[in-house]
Amino acid sequence: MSTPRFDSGLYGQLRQQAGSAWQDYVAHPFVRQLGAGTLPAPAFHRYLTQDYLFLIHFARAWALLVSKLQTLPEMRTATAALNAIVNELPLHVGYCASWGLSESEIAHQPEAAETMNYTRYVLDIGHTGDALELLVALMPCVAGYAEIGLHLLHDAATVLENNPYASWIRNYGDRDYLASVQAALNLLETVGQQSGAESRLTRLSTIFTTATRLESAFWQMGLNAVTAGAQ
Ligand SMILES: Cc1ncc(CN)c(N)n1
Repeated sequence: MSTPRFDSGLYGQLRQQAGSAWQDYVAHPFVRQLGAGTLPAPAFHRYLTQDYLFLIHFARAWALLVSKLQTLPEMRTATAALNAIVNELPLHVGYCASWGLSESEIAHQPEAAETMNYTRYVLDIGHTGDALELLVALMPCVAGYAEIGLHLLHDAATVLENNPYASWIRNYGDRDYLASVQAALNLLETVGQQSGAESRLTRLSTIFTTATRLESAFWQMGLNAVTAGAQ
């Protein structure tokens, strides 16, 4: 499988229009410290436990998208993306088990404002908008992590040996994950053409950039746990 292209088509346009918000997300200090293996453990802990809750809401959002699509091939692709989200969860459960946290404990933790803000924003777009708007709101999550995973895997500054976050990095640069991202990018092109994306770029760009900013806030939530713990 070839590596997904992040700079072409409708996705490439939205990514470019996100401007500095995109770089703030994919090159966030949390990401750089993760790659170097220097991220403080409480930051990763906070991020990963909240991400478990995040993924459950995002699986719901993909399910909502399935209900809005027109054709069986499109529904199959969105169902595969939903499954890819659910298949991320064992990574989280495995890390949490190594910290002595059970799945039930992470499932019942209070939800952070950053988790609520992001997931409910996307679900709200899904309930008020059409399939294209919802898919655009979902794309920074899906494709952004592939871009981050690939970058970390090939960046000279990344340390994989003895890096406690190596399995996280490998997970998002993995072939299966990248194949599901390519399928989601193709779905965006198809739905975009069907739904007149070119004449709706201003609104679509606002949605994409808002979701991108909410991604950055999610990383920042992890880093904030370190300063909160130090007080
Ligand atoms: C916050 C967030 N964004 C994206 C992903 C990758 N699906 C994730 N696990 N968490």
